[in-house]
Amino acid sequence: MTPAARLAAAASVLDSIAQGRQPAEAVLKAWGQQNRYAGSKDRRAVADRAYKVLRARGRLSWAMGGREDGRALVIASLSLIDGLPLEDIEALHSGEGYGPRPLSKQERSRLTAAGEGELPGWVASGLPELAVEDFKATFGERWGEEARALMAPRAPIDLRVNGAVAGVEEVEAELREAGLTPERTPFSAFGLRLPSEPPPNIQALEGFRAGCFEIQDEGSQIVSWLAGAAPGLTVVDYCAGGGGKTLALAQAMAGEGRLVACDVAQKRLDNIRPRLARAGVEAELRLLGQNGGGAEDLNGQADLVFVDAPCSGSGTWRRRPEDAWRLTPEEVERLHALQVRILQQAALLVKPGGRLVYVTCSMLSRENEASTAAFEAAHPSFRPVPVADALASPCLTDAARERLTALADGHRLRLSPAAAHTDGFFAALFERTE
Ligand SMILES: C[S@@+](CC[C@H](N)C(=O)[O-])C[C@H]1O[C@@H](n2cnc3c(N)ncnc32)[C@H](O)[C@@H]1O
Repeated sequence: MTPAARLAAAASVLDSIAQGRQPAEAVLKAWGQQNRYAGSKDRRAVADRAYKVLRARGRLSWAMGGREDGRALVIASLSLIDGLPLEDIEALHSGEGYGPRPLSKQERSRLTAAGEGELPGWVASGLPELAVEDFKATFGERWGEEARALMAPRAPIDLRVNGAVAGVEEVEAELREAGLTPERTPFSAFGLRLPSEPPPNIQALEGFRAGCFEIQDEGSQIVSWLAGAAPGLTVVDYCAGGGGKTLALAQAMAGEGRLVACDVAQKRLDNIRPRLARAGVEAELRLLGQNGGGAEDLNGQADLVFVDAPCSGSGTWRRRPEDAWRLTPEEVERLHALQVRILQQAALLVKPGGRLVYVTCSMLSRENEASTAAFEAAHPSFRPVPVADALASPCLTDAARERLTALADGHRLRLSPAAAHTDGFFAALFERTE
């Protein structure tokens, strides 16, 4: 493909991403399958362009007078990100072959004006507008730094070593043998970090197939370790989803105790089964109704109920920047109401003296502090547990104990790319007193 044809392809992929709900990665994969003439370098170039645009979408759209179509965004990216002069952009838009049609007069004048004048703060931050006030209120002067780190490219790939099957050193050696360059994560004692470039083919490694490790962001590992799962306890993973945290909770329990993984989606529960088998751990799988039905026999029984609530996923925008542009204020409100309802249902399962842990991978206060505050106001029998009192897990490093104490706000903890080099996570800890 010519460089121009790659640009036209990227524009059309961006339109497909904007029109659907599928992850950008899936749209790009489907594009590659439907366009067999595209070689690996072409696919790479199209993907690079699409991600470049998605990470800077607000700024690019702003420069093009609010246009959001793939063509306009790609044109703006050539100027504002690649720094190409107008003549070069015109040359790439000759309309010949499979390249994009020539620039219109309006597009030309937009490009000439692009980069002039001061950008509004939200545009410069890279965040979608709906998140900006929230970030300012949460992070104060640091909001811009938090925003840029959240939208920055090349998030590393973290692995959690399954201590029941392999040692961290052993996995580290296997990865090195495969030509990869793992580093220890600072806070999770079982974490290894790989650079995202070149993309490592983790699933092809023998150690992955043998259940020695899983892909799991260090932030996700930290909130799992913080929850306090331990051998012999009854632990309920109330929103188990794909089971990423179920497996970490199982690891903390070291095969002793009762672990129940619940979800309202049977398909998701089905996906957990092979992961449990690979990791060599057991858990009961429970399908719940939307109103919490199906777990009545567990009422007042659990030492720990872990609620990894459905959320906007805004803490993972550095990995899935397309999600940032799909979120609406209405969706955030819907999620907030759902989170409060789920917390209320899950709380019924906690036994007196047991713990309730609320987690999201969201950066938005409406899904974090506001959801837990609503729960707290209605449940005086749940006492907030300071994060500093919950750091004893042997799966956390001493560096974690120090850093998490500093980052905690009483019983609440926020992790973020800027503050902890993890995806964005929120956790709040409670203990049932009566
Ligand atoms: C953030 S995801 C969980 C991710 C998972 N814990 C992991 O680490 O891979 C939230 C999950 O909550 C589930 N869910 C949605 N509504 C629910 C409800 N009312 N009760 C329990 N789970 C619910 C969703 O099906 C989804 O799988």
